[in-house]
Amino acid sequence: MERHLPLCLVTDREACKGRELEWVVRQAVLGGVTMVQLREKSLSTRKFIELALLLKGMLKPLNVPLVINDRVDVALAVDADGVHVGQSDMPIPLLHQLLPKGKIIGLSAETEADVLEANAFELTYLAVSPLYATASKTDTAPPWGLQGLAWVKAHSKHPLLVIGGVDPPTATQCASLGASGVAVISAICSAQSPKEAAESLMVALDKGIEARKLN
Ligand SMILES: Cc1ncc(COP(=O)(O)OP(=O)(O)O)c(N)n1
Ligand SMILES: Cc1ncsc1CCOP(=O)(O)O
Ligand SMILES: [Mg+2]
Repeated sequence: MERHLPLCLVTDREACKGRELEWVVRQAVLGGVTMVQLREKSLSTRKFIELALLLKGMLKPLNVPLVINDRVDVALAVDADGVHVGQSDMPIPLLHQLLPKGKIIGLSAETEADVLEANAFELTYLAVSPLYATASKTDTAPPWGLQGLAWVKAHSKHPLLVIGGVDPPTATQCASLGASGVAVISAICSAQSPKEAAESLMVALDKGIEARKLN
């Protein structure tokens, strides 16, 4: 279950500060990103598919899985490695019907009820969303905070991926509370060096894992 964690880059072309998304993704992977989620909210279906194929062509040889946000049809069209859905997207039981076996399935949990309901599903990971309020996505539920994350850890059977305002110190705290990994937009897409930013996040996660072992 943990094979595609712990550091997920969620793409956002606007956050890339004028640099090509393809360059940012490549740098991030060189820095240690272990999974990429293509998140596009305004591209046409055709352009979305073209971009997904471009990223797949880059990521496949590097053994880094590509997950598509929201769009099961796009994921199927490009034979992506999986899909991430939220509480208003395709229901998980339908996703299982539509996707071939073995694909990554990620689900966002925004409330305690979402977390408990998700225990009935087979998921690759449950996203704790958002940990903190973030300018990268403003239509979120109230943030979980670290106490909320601890609650989710105690009540969920799934590996947890934490998203929303995550930077290296926060990544350490998340890992030390038992999260399996973190997902970020701005900490990598908007960094001067996406490669160094990814490296710092990986070091921070390792620190958190060590801290957890000592507890
Ligand atoms: C890893 C990860 N976690 C949470 C989300 C948010 O998903 P969702 O609630 O469906 O919101 P949108 O991203 O679709 O706006 C995510 N994409 N990735
Ligand atoms: C897609 C998404 N889902 C919940 S918060 C978020 C945005 C995370 O962006 P950042 O890492 O810049 O806070
Ligand atoms: Mg969604």
